[in-house]
Amino acid sequence: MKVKICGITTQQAADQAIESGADFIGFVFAKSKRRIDKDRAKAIAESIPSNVKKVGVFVNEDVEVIKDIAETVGLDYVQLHGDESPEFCDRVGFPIIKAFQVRSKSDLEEISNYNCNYYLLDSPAGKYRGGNGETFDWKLTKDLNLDGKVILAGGLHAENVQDAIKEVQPEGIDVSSGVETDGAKDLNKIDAFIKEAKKGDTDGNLSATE
Ligand SMILES: O=C(O)c1ccccc1NCC(=O)[C@H](O)[C@H](O)COP(=O)(O)O
Repeated sequence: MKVKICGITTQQAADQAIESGADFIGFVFAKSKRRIDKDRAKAIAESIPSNVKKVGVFVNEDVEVIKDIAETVGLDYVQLHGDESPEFCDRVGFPIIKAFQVRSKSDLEEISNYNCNYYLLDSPAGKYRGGNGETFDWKLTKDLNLDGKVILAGGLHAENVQDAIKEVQPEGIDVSSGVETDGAKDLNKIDAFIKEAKKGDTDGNLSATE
């Protein structure tokens, strides 16, 4: 099971995620309490080994801004969390993780219009367009056939992640709030979450694919 730890803003949290076996580390460049600037992200990114993929999260951002940040930080993936069209995704020029907010089956209909590397299924927006710590109805993903490209997100934590994996059978899982205490990344929770998510893996040490 691939694991993405999102909303990293400190070197300590990045180091813990790497040590515990994260496959993706996410930096939020959108409006968020976890927003990081590109220079700080670049400094952290320089310490991330190449088998751990660096993801930048954006919401309805200008394509030139995305490209500039992606090049400066050395991002491996651009995660689009807003209302970006399939054509917009094609113009970014970096591997894409497109996020979809799942309220009902009909929210999943547009997915087939997108050609991206991963499809991140998340909860409907709260205060921000992501990172709100809420789950959605995992049963809605039944019959979704996305060729092993689903990343499940939204309200996951060490206590519910195995149930989520059993229900959705995603390629990867993503967490932010569930590895925080009082709004800051909690190193023990990062470690516990990754261990729990990878429990039972036979390929838990394989790195993320392009
Ligand atoms: O994390 C944020 O603050 C955020 C803000 C705006 C857009 C996207 C954001 N996060 C994207 C992620 O990949 C989160 O990890 C994902 O939404 C799950 O978050 P959580 O429910 O807190 O685990």
